[in-house]
Amino acid sequence: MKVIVVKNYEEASQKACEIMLDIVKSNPQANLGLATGSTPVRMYELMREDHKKNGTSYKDIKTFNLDEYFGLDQSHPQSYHYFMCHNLFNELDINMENVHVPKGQGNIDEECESYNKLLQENPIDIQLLGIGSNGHIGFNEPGTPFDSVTHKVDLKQSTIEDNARLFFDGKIEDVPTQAVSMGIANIMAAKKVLLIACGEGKAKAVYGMAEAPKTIDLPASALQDHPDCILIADEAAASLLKNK
Ligand SMILES: N[C@@H]1[C@@H](O)[C@H](O)[C@@H](COP(=O)(O)O)O[C@@H]1O
Repeated sequence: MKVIVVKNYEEASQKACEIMLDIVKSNPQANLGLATGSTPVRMYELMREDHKKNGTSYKDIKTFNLDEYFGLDQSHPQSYHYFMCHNLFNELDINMENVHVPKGQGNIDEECESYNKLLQENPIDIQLLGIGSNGHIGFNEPGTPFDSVTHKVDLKQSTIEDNARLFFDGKIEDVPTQAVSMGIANIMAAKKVLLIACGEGKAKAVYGMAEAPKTIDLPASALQDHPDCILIADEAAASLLKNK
């Protein structure tokens, strides 16, 4: 795992944006694995600014999101589909037919199966990740087997609380208790993985991911076995690391 420690959120977002743009420019037909949460918001803004200023094109890019809340329609303002349109897609020249976010409604078993098939047919060139304070990636909570593929998830109370604080206007009762998520094996299959972690709330998870023994109790530690994984952490998130 390559660890890049930067000063703050802004620097982390700029570095991550650089890496994403390198992929998009070197392969205009790249498959991007994308993430939600508060962490990538500034990086997405920088990608939108670059598109506007420099015309970097996404017309042949395909995107595959990690996860979606179960029970929210795509048009719900807290759905991850809505988040992606609002934070990125609406201002790019991307073809919306090339945009894939798992569906959180309908027959979930069928949806999981077809999403796995889609991922098999479209190998991901770079998978962007944030990290939960409990070490989750996507919505793969502690205890998720490393060989898991797209599946339905029961969210941990701590994840519901984290997401209520940042989204859903603080209303914990509005946060869905289940989600659909790519599995850890799907994430590990990406050619390159880029994880951004910022803030002291992530320091324990970052230490567990990068330096503690690998365990399913800290899902991101699976990435220790990935051949091309980059961790960008700000000083606060990297504060417990021994090897910086
Ligand atoms: N499913 C998402 C994850 O993909 C994200 O990485 C995590 C951290 O979110 P944040 O970046 O807001 O700390 O939150 C959610 O649980």
